[in-house]
Amino acid sequence: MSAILHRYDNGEMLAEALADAVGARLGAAVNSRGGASIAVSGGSTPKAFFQALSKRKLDWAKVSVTLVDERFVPPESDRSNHGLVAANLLKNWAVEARFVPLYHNSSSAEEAAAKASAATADINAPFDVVVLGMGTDGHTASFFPGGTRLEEALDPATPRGVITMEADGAGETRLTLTFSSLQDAGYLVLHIEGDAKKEVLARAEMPGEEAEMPIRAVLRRAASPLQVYWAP
Ligand SMILES: O=C1O[C@H](COP(=O)(O)O)[C@@H](O)[C@H](O)[C@H]1O
Repeated sequence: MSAILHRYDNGEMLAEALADAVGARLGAAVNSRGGASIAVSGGSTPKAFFQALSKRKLDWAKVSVTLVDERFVPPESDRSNHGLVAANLLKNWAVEARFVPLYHNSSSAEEAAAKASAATADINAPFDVVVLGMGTDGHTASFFPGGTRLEEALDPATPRGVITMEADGAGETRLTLTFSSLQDAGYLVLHIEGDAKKEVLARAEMPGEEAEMPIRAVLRRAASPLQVYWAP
C-alpha cells in the first residue's frame, strides 16, 4: 500500500500546485528526451487544474496529451472528456499540444477502442504523468465495480491499450486505458476533492477486494507511490 498525501486548503490552491508539479515533470521530459506525455481524467474535478496547467509555459508542441478514459460519445457531447479537455486544457500555451482522443466515430465502441489502442501506442510508454480521478464508488479510470471487463482491465498481463467497459454506474459505454498502461507512469497522481472522497480513499486503503473498489489496484500494485492531491 503506497500513497503520498498532498493536502491543500482549497481546490484553487490544489489546482495551482498540481499544475506546477505536472508542468515541471513535462518540461523536464521535453528537455531530457525531446518529448513528453500525459494522460488525464475527465469528470467534474479537474477543470481548474486543466485551466492552470494550460498557462504553464513549456514547449507544448512536444507534449502528447490523451485521456485515461472516455465515454463513447462524440466530443460535442457535454458528457465527453475530450470536450472538457479541449475547452479547459488545450488553450493558452497548451493549445500547441498534440491531443490523442480515445473516442473515434465508429460503428461500435469495440472498433473505437481498437482505433484508440493504435493511436495511443504511438505515444512513448510509459507516460510521464498520469492524473487519475476517483468516483465515490471507488472507481478510477473506467475501472468500475461490477464492470463487464473489470478483471481484464486490471490484469497486469493485459497489454497496454484501450478496452471497452460497461457498468451500472457508468452511464454510456466507456473506453478506458488498461491498468498496465497507467501503473508505471513517471508521476502517478490521484486528484480528489471533498471529505466524501477522502473517506472513500481511506476505505480503499483497508483490506478488501480490488473488484469492490478498483482504485485499490493502483494503491497496491502501481510501480510508484500514488501521489494523492486532496482539498476539502
Ligand atoms: O466517470 C468518471 O468519473 C471519474 C471521477 O469523476 P468526478 O466527476 O467525480 O471528478 C473520473 O476520474 C473519470 O475520468 C470519469 O470518466
